[in-house]
Amino acid sequence: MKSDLPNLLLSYSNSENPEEAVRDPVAAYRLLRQMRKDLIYIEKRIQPNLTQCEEYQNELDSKIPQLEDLDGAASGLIRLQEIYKLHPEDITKETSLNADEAFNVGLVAYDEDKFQHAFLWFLYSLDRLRENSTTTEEELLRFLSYSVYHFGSLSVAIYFSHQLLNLDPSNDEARVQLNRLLHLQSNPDIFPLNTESSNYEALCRGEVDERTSMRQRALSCRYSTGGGNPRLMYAPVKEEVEWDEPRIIRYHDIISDREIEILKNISRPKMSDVEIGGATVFTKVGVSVQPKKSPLALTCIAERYCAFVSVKAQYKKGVLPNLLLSYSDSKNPEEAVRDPVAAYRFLRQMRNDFMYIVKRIQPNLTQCEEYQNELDSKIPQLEDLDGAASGLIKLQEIYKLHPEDITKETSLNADEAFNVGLVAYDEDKFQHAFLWFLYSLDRLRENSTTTEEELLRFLSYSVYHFGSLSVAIYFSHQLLNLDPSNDEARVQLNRLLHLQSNPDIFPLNTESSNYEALCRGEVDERTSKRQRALSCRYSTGGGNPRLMYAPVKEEVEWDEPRIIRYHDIISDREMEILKNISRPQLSRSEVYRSGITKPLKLRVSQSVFLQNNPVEAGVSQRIADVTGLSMETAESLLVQNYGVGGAFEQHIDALELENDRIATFLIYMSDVEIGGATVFPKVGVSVHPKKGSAVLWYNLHRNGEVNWNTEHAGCPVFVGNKWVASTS
Ligand SMILES: O=C(O)CCC(=O)C(=O)O
Ligand SMILES: [Fe+2]
Repeated sequence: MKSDLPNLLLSYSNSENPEEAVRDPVAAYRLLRQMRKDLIYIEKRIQPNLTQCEEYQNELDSKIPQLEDLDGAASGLIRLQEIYKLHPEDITKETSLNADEAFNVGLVAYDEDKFQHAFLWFLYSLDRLRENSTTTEEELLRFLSYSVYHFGSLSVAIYFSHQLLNLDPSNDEARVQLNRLLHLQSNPDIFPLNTESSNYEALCRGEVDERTSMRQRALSCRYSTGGGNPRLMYAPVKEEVEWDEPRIIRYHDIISDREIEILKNISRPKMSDVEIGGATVFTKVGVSVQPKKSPLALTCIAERYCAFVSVKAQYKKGVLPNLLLSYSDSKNPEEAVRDPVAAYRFLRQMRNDFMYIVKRIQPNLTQCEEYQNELDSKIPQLEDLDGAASGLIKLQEIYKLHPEDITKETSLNADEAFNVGLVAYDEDKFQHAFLWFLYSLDRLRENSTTTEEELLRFLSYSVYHFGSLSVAIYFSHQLLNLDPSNDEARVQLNRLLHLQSNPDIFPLNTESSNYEALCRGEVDERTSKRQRALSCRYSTGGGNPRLMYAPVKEEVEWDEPRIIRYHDIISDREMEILKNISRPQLSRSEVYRSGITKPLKLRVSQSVFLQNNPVEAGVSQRIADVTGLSMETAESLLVQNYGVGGAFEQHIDALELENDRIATFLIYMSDVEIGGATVFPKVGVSVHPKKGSAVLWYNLHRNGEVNWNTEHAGCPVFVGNKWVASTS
């Protein structure tokens, strides 16, 4: 993520639920802002020549969230603050804003004559002013002075005017303003302060409620059968009188959770109503009924914002379907691509969206060429897509999964499945290819680009390759039935029929390595008998003073080679810091092979060597204390991240060089939902990641020879994300 288009990609996610993505109002605002910035960025980059690209630019323009949308979101924020009496600090608890964002919110409040709120946002912005802020201290001081003047605090306005003049004594406008304020001060003019708030707002805050205990007592609560309605006789409804005049009755549990979900799902695409704060308010009598479910369901934060949501709903149906919908405020790209199918779809979608934009705004290749090249370099490449498909297939092989199993969380459509099949076919994985083609056939729809002919052809080819001639013939027949004029199909069918009369047996590759079986959890030599001999104890590292008062829990995972697990060796905080430091520096991991290191297919992960970092130093010290090994010859800490499908195939850590890696200390910095075990195929042991724990083994025998039994592998991550830190 070092490119200069960092946020566009990061802010993408596969969230299908727009409500989730804009759950909190600050996040919604940020999201809009970010979206606008990103789209404008793209537009600027690819549209050099206005005359050439004008019509395309107009088209894109119509899709970029307008400034009004942004201001609408800001306005929604301010409205929430008013109603719920929130300071900027309160409302930004979940998502904080930077100085520029806060300044903009302040300006919107200022424009709406909400000077107290404007003032608070300007202050908030001032606190967050940084080197790289576009907002200047001068601007802020000026607006602070103006806004506080408007709500009548002259002395504070004078204070900020003074500050502004101190900052820039040559600022004539500031001088004039200061003199005006000083003049006003000597002629006391009282500005009314608008502190009253409506009954409606107070009710929303829950400040007033006329239901005194006395009156409440008169109200009743009972089980009702709807006056003997047979459908309610066996399931009476709990009925509560919330108010007597007008009569407001609350029915409890009137609708099941399942029904609620269904209704929401049906309604979501058609929603137009605004819901603020989620409370239904009866202003006249002074009663507020708080909904029992999600008292603060901030579905829409402003009418403008709601308008935007409905615009998004239109996009869903229309021209730019997924680009906007797939945006979300997810800060954690790992979360977004948790499951392998989602990861694949995500990449595919991203590519499609980009391609769409590129096609639409780049009419004249000669004019826009260089810009197009620039954009091209940012679009996920076909190789990336195929890589993701290849990862899917690898997972299927190792975990023995059918397409149906692997698409339980996220299903693929016919075209997507066909592409995965083609990748499998290219890799000579014909059984998997066959299964994907079948899956695709099942999902063929009117609007699929993949055709039934193509699928039948590939079904026949792939099944032929793994030796099932009769099935290949069956599909060839089908193809010919569909299109009797297809000569290629006729030739193929004849070839197959000929082969059938000369039985040729094709070997079926069904064997899998011990490594794969271990990853699946099929074998583990740790029988209960052998396990009993293994031990668990608290260790002080042989009397190390640093461990005397905080001994380490040590568990022997295997005896020969000795594999020891240490529990709670690193704190959550330390792990977070290590991950955060590493994240921006990660790059594709490499493998050492005869003198050089290079990226190889056998190791699919990202990593970085951390050095000269206080957390890393502390962790290294702890490793030394626990193992009793000197860290002087050790390598710096290698932080490694495996995404879905990421793995490290069998290898030994020893390099067979001088000063070889005596031991490996492997710290697990995450739990992995499914997959991701460290397995030792020679001895049949698998060790599961447990966040905060570490394992230690010796790569060398005492005599310095390599212990080949320490050969090990990191199994592919199936669901989740795996972080480890290791040192050898
Ligand atoms: O990730 C794992 O489980 C194993 C890592 C490993 O073998 C290594 O980094 O050398
Ligand atoms: Fe290793």
